[in-house]
Amino acid sequence: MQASSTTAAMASLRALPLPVLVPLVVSALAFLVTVLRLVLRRQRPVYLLNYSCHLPDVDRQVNLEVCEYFGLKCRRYSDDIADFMRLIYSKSGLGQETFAPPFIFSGRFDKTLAFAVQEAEEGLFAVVGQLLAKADVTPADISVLVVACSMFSPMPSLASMIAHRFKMRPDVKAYSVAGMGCSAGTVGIDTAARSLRCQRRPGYALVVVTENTSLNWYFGENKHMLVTNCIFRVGTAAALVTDVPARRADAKYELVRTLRTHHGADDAAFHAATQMEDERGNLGVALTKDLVRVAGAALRRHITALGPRVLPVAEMLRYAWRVARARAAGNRKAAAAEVPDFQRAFEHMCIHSGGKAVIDAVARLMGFGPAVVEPARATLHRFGNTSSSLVFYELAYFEAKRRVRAGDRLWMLAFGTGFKACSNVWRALRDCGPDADNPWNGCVHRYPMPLPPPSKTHKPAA
Ligand SMILES: CC(C)(COP(=O)(O)OP(=O)(O)OC[C@H]1O[C@@H](n2cnc3c(N)ncnc32)[C@H](O)[C@@H]1OP(=O)(O)O)[C@@H](O)C(=O)NCCC(=O)NCCSC(=O)CC(=O)O
Repeated sequence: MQASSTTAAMASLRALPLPVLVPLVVSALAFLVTVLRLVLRRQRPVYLLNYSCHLPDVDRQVNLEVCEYFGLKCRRYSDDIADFMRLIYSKSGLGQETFAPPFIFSGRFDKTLAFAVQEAEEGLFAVVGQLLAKADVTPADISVLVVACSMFSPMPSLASMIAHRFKMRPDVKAYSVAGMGCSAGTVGIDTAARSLRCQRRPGYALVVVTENTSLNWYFGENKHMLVTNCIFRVGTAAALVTDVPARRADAKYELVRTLRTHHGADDAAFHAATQMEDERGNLGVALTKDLVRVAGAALRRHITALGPRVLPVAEMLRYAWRVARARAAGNRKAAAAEVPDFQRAFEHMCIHSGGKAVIDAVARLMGFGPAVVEPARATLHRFGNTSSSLVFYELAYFEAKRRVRAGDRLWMLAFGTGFKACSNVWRALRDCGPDADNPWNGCVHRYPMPLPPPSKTHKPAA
């Protein structure tokens, strides 16, 4: 019966005139090839199984008094310089409970490799141990290891230190990334997801991000380099991402997309934050006053690429209408200043909290109110600028406040020296409250804090 109907169909096809038959067959083949390509190209979803943030011991806490004591005892700073650092500290938006590296408390006032290694080991080993235990993953499960630290790149690498400590398997693909600045956490997630997708079998990738200020602690008089001493603090985070389909049920978030934009072709962007020696040979990291403007320009170009991929069509249309209206009124400046409302794309935003003026600039440019930047300000206050791990401390803030609901969309946005902007977009797979190791446990009730006064140095453009 079936054979006869197939024969009949073939016969009626053959009966078709050639000008009809050829396009029909070509269209059918094209359709089949397209479907096949889509099926073959379909990427396995990547999940954030879980993550941990380091909470150093309370004896590593630093407040203005500890800073003043250190500054006095080390006898390397003049009174004027001490006053400048006091001023920056008071305006920075940092609280009195951030964490400093071990050498600050050693009484030796020398930055040595041994102290830098101690600082790295304390953070890295603590978070990786915590995370593996709570995610029920063994070191033998991990096929990709990405470790990022901007200012410290020892040999053997930080990735090797982790592989050695946790006895990782010999075929683990390990990457140690340095010099990438504060965007290395979001870059690390992007790298891990791409590496997993290149593997034939689903697996686990461990991303560990930290900063290490020990060897870059600055003992000179260059103000740009002194600002770094005042705002950078100790912090480390580890995240487990996986494309194992069976772990979807345990995972907290699904990675929806990543986007990286590099603005290093521009001179000002490239020089905005640099590791350097001053004229007396003192090593440190200089943060120019231009950095905040550079971050704003980078953000504008970044969201131009991100917007069409994440915003609902209605918001894109509303944005196009506002721009067209401003242009029609002859107001090109207003048209250029228009930005789509990203609150229509995301329920939660982990915005890079690299400094009070950086948060202010992002809020201004994006039209975000105090509630949107509250987690960024709280993270800066409680932990300081911990560099690449900041966005995970912010994620932990949302969970500590029990704000994450299944289906919520979350945006991690980070800037990094170079100059780069990087986004990770996540979707919550379940309601997420605080884990037992959430770094905000015990202090989250004190936030949000009253708003700090706006920056005078970085005034909004007239
Ligand atoms: C430093 C601040 C806390 C200061 O606060 P305010 O701006 O409110 O204070 P203010 O305007 O009164 O300025 C106080 C004094 O500091 C000076 N001042 C401000 N910024 C300076 C800088 N970058 N270098 C040298 N001096 C600076 C001002 O001239 C002024 O000095 P005087 O009184 O003598 O005129 C803020 O400007 C800020 O958050 N800046 C951004 C910090 C930053 O660059 N973060 C990104 C880190 S890098 C990063 O996150 C990415 C990465 O690493 O990859």
